[in-house]
Amino acid sequence: MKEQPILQVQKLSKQYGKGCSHCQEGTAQLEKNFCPICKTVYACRDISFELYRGEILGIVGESGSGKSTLMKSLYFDEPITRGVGLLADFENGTANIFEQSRQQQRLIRNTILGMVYQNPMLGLNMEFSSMSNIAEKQIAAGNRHVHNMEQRSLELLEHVNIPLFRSKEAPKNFSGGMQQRVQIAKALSNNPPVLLLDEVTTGLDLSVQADVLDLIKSIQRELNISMIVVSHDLAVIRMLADRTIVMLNGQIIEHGLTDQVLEDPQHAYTQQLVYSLL
Ligand SMILES: Nc1ncnc2c1ncn2[C@@H]1O[C@H](COP(=O)(O)OP(=O)(O)OP(=O)(O)O)[C@@H](O)[C@H]1O
Repeated sequence: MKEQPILQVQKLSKQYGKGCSHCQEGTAQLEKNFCPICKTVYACRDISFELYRGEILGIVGESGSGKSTLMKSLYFDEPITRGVGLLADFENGTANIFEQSRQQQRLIRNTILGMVYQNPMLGLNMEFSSMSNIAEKQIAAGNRHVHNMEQRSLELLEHVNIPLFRSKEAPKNFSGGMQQRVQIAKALSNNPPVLLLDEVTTGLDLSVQADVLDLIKSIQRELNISMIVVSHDLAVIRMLADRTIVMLNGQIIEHGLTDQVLEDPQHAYTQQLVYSLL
C-alpha cells in the first residue's frame, strides 16, 4: 500500500488583485507572474505537491517566484485564492485545511505546524525572554503547567545550543544566528509533525549559516519531523532536501529527488541555477 503523505497540497493558487477578463482565463499570457492588463499578481499558480513523514522537501526559486507566499499560505498567515490542503494529522487527511474556521486553523497551527521565518521579528517577541517566547507557543497549544513549560523551554534551548544562563534574556540581545536558534526552539516546542522553514539562513554569515543548517539536519534526524525548506540558494537545498521543487513565476517548473534535479536539470532555469553552483 502506498504511504499516506503527511501533507498534500492540490492546485493551490494565490493572487493579489481581482483579475480581469484577459487573465482569468487559465491559458492567458502573463508577463512573468502578473497580468499585463490589470496588473493582478499571480503569486502561486496551481501548486501541487506531497510531503511524506520524516522527509525534507526543498523549494528553490528566485526572488518573487512565490516561495514565501506558499509558506505563508500553508501557515494561514494569508488566505489563499483557491486550492486544497490535506494534513494526515487533521481529520485523517479528509478535510481541506484552507476551508476551516479561523479557530480550527489556529488549532492546526498550534498543534501540527511549526514555522521559522527569515525575519526573526516575525517569529519572536524581541522584548520577551527566550523562555517566554517558547512558553507562548506551548500555552497556545493548550499547555498550562508552568514547571513543565519551563523544563521544556530549557531542554529546547539546550538542544539548539543557546547557553542556558542566557535563557531569561530577550532575543533582541542575541546575534542573528542565535535568534534563528530560538525561533527553531519555539517552533519545535509543541512537537509539530510538520516544520516550515522560510529562508532561515539568508543574511547570516557563512559559518553561522552552516551551524544553523547542521542544527536543522540533526533535528530532522533525531525527531523525524517532516520539513519544507524554502531557499533561493540551491546550496542550502542541496545540503538539506531529499526532494526538491523548483518554482518560477508562481509555478512549479521542475520537481524530483534533489540528486536527480542537481545532476540532470531539465528546465533551462534549473540548469542555470545548477551551473551557478559549480
Ligand atoms: N501583499 C502583496 N501584494 C501584492 N503582491 C504581493 C504581495 N505579497 C507578495 N506579492 C507578490 O507575489 C509574488 C511572489 O512573492 P513572494 O514573496 O512569495 O516571492 P519569493 O519567492 O518568496 O521571493 P522573496 O524571497 O524575495 O520574498 C511577487 O511578485 C510579489 O511582489
